Amino acid sequence: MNTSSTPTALGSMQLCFYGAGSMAEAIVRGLIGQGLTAPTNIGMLNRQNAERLTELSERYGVVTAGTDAAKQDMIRNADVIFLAPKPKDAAGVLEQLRDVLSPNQLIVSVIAGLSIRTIEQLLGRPMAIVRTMPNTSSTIGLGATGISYSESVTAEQRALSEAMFQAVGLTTVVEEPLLDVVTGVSGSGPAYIYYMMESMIAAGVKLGLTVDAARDLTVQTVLGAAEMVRTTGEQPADLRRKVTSPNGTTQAAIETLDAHEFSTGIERAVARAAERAGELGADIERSALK
Ligand SMILES: NC(=O)C1=CN([C@@H]2O[C@H](COP(=O)(O)OP(=O)(O)OC[C@H]3O[C@@H](n4cnc5c(N)ncnc54)[C@H](O)[C@@H]3O)[C@@H](O)[C@H]2O)C=CC1
Ligand SMILES: O=C(O)[C@@H]1CCC=N1
Repeated sequence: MNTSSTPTALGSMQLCFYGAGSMAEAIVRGLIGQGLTAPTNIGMLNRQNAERLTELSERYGVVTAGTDAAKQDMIRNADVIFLAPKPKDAAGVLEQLRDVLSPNQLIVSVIAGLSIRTIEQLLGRPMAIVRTMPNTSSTIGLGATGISYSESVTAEQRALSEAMFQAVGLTTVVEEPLLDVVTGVSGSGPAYIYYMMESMIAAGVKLGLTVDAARDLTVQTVLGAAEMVRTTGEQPADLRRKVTSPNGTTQAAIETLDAHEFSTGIERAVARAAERAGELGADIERSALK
């Protein structure tokens, strides 16, 4: 299959989201919004939150499964199963799936830290597994997703997976151990930017701006800065220098950030998130070996 035929192939497939939280919703909203598949091809299930499933069904027109029998049918009939529970629930979910899955189904995991090897251990056999690390910006088609494959994923399944995640943003295929680094940079990354925005808005308000003005100016500044890096192709450091007049306001601000070890803080945050992904994976692996 070539990439151009993939959306058509996807359009005839049944997708099942096992776990119906923020990340599952972000991907579903992106897939439907980008017209990659019809809502009726998408099934979603969770552990027990019927209200959440009703909300998703009303909002997107997706099919939901509440009873155990309906869940089993949805899983059995799916061509692609997205694993989207929290890491702490992953071992239980995979144990439930172990006797329900068939060899021709494609598994797509978004679970932080969970390795392909551990998924196969918990399922009791090798399968076609796509391990990914997306982010919530997939909701608006601006996601950034790292992807790795188990050995048995075919070229056709790779093209399909990449088309799904490209529909909701950009993708990069990496060696599996690097997915933890992707988690530190772009999986958790939106939260760092939101955190910075929270502080910029709060500071603006503290110094006299209205909340609306502080918010609008901050949002446009972040948007403009990201777009400048993307469209000019210039390095962030060069663009930063162009804002920073000698002895001016920006220099004073950057010196203040340096005094608070801004770069070190960000570097350590990314490294710690990557390390935490490894810890989450090791916890699940321990459950697998029990
Ligand atoms: N939120 C984010 O920005 C990102 C999250 N991820 C990964 O996505 C996964 C989900 O994260 P969120 O959507 O944020 O979590 P969430 O808590 O919003 O959603 C988890 C979902 O899994 C369901 N679930 C848990 N145990 C279950 C079971 N036994 N059977 C059926 N459903 C079950 C819950 O009911 C809930 O719908 C995590 O593994 C996380 O590492 C990956 C990239 C980004
Ligand atoms: O915080 C977490 O563990 C998940 C994985 C990446 C973003 N959110």
